[in-house]
Amino acid sequence: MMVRTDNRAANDVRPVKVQWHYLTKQPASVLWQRGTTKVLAAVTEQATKKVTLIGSGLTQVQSDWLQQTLTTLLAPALEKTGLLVSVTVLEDGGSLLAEASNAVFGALQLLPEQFLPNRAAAVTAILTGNETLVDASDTEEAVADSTLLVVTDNQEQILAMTLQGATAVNSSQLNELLLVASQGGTRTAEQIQASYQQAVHPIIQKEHSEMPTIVIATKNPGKAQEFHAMFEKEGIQIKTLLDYPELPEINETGQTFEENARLKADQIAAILQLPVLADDSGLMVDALDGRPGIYSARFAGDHNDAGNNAKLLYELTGVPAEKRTAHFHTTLVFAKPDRPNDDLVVEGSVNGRILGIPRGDNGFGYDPLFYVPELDKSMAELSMAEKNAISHRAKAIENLEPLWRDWLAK
Ligand SMILES: O=c1[nH]c(=O)c2ncn([C@@H]3O[C@H](COP(=O)(O)OP(=O)(O)OP(=O)(O)O)[C@@H](O)[C@H]3O)c2[nH]1
Ligand SMILES: [Mg+2]
Repeated sequence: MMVRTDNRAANDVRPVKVQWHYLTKQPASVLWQRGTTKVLAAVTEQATKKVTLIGSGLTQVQSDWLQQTLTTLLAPALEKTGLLVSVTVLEDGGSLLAEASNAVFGALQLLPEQFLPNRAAAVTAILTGNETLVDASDTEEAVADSTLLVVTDNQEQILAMTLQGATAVNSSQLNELLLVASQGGTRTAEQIQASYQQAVHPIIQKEHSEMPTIVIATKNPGKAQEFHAMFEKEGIQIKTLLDYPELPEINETGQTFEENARLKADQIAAILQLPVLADDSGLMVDALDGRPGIYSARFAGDHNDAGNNAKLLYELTGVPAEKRTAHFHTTLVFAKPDRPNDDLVVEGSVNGRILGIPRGDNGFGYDPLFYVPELDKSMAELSMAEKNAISHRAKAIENLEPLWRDWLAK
């Protein structure tokens, strides 16, 4: 039995590496790598109702077959619009046509419309001597008697194929090639989906705990605890910046809650390449014309809760109870790395009054001074569950709840 160049079993495919949205200014692009074959594919929609394939790079992809396959596979979608597909071969390490096809399928998956009817994936199987090997490397390809290229879906159904070679193939050899290739194609489709979910839609990725995960761009442990409690009852696990200590500080240079929340969400989403939710919040006191507002965290000193509370009390000296009205505000911004101009923004607020002396030990920030008339308690006298039922953050999450799943799936 022939030893494969990388010691794989005859029916093993090599891992793939996909860099989704590799080009920043193209709507859909991937850098696809399997073995040493590297192909860059970019796809855009065009007005004419056909597929136009532009090949370039070190080795030209023999593109007639691919052109025809794409046109057939995409026929229903092409009723609406055409596609301009550019394929650049950066390095040919074997199975070039299969990998060029995979690069294109990957890029198509990034377009908002569902162009591909099935989860298409391409793979080669070669016949060499009396052996059938899937996903041939260039050295294996060089000794192939026949090469079968198939495009399958994730159900091992064959969507397209082409057979090439100098030697005749009998029907049992062809069956063997088809079987091995269709299994390899399905495996490749799974590899593509795994990479896609991890990189593009990690929120639906199941972690070890089997729970979907959301990253919240906050370093505030008080907020982090509240988000944990509120999302965990929905079966969603929370990570915060406290889980990523290596990330840079994001400067809150915005003039509004929304601007600051966008800064946090967009920048962290771009770095982590994950969907990220950010919270920018603060206390707005009517007698102080809405101050401290966006400066709540740095009213007296940066994140000095005791100092901030002391300054608040000082500034409200002599202001009678009925004029000490205030509200907490939260703006939440949800950002996706692949759609930087499509942030989801929601808000929430809760009304109250600033007390003359602090009450309670729970919560954080200004909670001991924020009196909630309906409950006749300060925020810091509420349990976490009670605060999470009425707070500005809870209201904002309530407003987010009916929107985010559809937005994320877009
Ligand atoms: O008593 C409070 N109960 C709350 O429920 C609450 N929510 C916000 N605040 C205040 O407003 C600042 C936010 O500023 P902020 O949105 O920039 O957050 P932050 O800097 O603390 O963390 P981060 O999320 O930016 O990492 C916080 O520090 C607090 O002073 C609260 N005070
Ligand atoms: Mg902050």
